[in-house]
Amino acid sequence: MKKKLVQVSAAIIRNEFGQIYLTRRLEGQDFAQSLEFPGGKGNEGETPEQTLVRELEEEIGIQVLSAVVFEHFLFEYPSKIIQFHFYLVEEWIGEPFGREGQEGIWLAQNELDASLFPPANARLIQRLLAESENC
Ligand SMILES: Nc1nc2c([nH]c(=O)n2[C@H]2C[C@H](O)[C@@H](COP(=O)(O)OP(=O)(O)OP(=O)(O)O)O2)c(=O)[nH]1
Ligand SMILES: [Mg+2]
Repeated sequence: MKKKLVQVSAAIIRNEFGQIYLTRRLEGQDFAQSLEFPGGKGNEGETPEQTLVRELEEEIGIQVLSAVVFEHFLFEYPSKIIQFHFYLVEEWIGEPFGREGQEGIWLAQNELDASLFPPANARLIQRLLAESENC
């Protein structure tokens, strides 16, 4: 059977101290307990950027003021293919918190650890680690 193609937008939310805001996926979700960049699936008719803005409001209660494309890529999971749209968000209104009861943490960019994230994130985290060495 042909795998479903799912659109997902997610954010690298970075503050002035070079820390990134991450959430922990909830029990009952796929990749439960993994860390993730906040975000989620697109709805019919949304652009990836509209999805990002909606998901960040729903999941962590912030209003995005600017989002810059960081990377788009496809990743194949056993049951689906995800088209990821990752954005760098450095301007927003509000203090992020897990609105759906999920844990939220600020982590220094150079302390990211790919083993704590779903497999799709590995290359992206490598890039963030490499770029943190230049800071
Ligand atoms: N948000 C997010 N999802 C990720 C990351 N890495 C990764 O493999 N994923 C996967 C997990 C899910 O299969 C999919 C994202 O869907 P989601 O569960 O966040 O979707 P959603 O917020 O719309 O939630 P739901 O309504 O389906 O419960 O992408 C990541 O860094 N952030
Ligand atoms: Mg989500």
